[in-house]
Amino acid sequence: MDRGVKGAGEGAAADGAFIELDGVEKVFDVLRRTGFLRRERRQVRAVDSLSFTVARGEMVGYIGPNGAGKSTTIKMLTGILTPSGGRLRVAGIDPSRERTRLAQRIGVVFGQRTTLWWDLPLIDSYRLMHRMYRIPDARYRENLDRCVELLELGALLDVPVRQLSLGQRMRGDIAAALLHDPEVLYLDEPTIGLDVVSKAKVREFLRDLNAERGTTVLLTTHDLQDIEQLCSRVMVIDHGRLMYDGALAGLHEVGDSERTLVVDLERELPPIEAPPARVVRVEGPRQWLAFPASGSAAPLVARIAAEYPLVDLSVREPDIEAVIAKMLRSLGDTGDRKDAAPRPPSERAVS
Ligand SMILES: Nc1ncnc2c1ncn2[C@@H]1O[C@H](COP(=O)(O)OP(=O)(O)OP(=O)(O)O)[C@@H](O)[C@H]1O
Repeated sequence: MDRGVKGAGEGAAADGAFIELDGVEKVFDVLRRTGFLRRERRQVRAVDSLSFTVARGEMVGYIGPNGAGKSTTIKMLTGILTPSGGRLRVAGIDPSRERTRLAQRIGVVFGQRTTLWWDLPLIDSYRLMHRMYRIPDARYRENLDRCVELLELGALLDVPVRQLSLGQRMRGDIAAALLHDPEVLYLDEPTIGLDVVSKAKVREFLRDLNAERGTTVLLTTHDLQDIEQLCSRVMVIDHGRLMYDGALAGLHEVGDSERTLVVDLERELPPIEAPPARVVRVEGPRQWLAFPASGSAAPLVARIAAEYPLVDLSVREPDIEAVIAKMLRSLGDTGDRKDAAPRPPSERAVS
């Protein structure tokens, strides 16, 4: 485990580790145009001495600011990219050396891209995967039926993928990643752009999958509720290094982040007094109270309900970027990564 990693070790299990990274590095050589015919070669260290283990059956959130190295890690875990250094194993397999063998055991969902055939009806993509992965017929039918039922895909099977809504397409992609019974599922932004109902469906499905089949899940997301509802462990990466490894509550503590309780009272009243919560905004009978995100909202709600004429209330979570930025600041890092910006077209990878 990295030196200086806050919360290191919580939730990690070295015994029976299913995913293992030991001092993994990925350095990209990049050519940057500096004049009409001039090119300057520079190196981008996307992943830097990264070490962690994930036990079989764990569901782990993998988060960090833009350009932190999350996608590069996932690409190395699938064998798409070869590490520049260190040791990496998934199910005992070196992904970049045995990518085809590993493909039988992993599933990948990229929220921003589809692995489905755009012009074909959904069911035809599944039939092609049946052949590509050489899934035994009975197993294919069983997995397809299960996914169709739980992800509510029945009415969509004959619809060309290009005609599906984002939420429908995402559910279609998740099913596609699971037809061959992978032991580990990498999910990159699986709820991005989905409405509240679709998000809830996807999360419920993933929870059941993990509970019933023991599928190991590594989840990259910008939605804190994905982590909150699915992962008992979260890893934060920045500048390619592991900065935090532990429970979400611990992450809130390190970053000192706050949730907001929005309270509707029967009438306009002076600011509510309920320390440690503090009123940060008042608009007529509505008041906003900030309180530590690491604690439970229940005692605060009970107290306000007992002492004030309450009509309605809701709790708002801090957004994930704010939590990460606060945590990194508390570790003396601004989280402001200079090479995090999208690469300009004049730069091109040469390895
Ligand atoms: N093929 C490549 N060639 C050169 N540099 C790359 C390449 N892929 C990624 N990088 C650089 O490596 C760093 C990490 O990128 P990566 O895509 O892994 O970040 P990320 O955490 O997934 O970010 P985001 O949340 O924005 O998707 C960035 O500085 C990025 O510009």
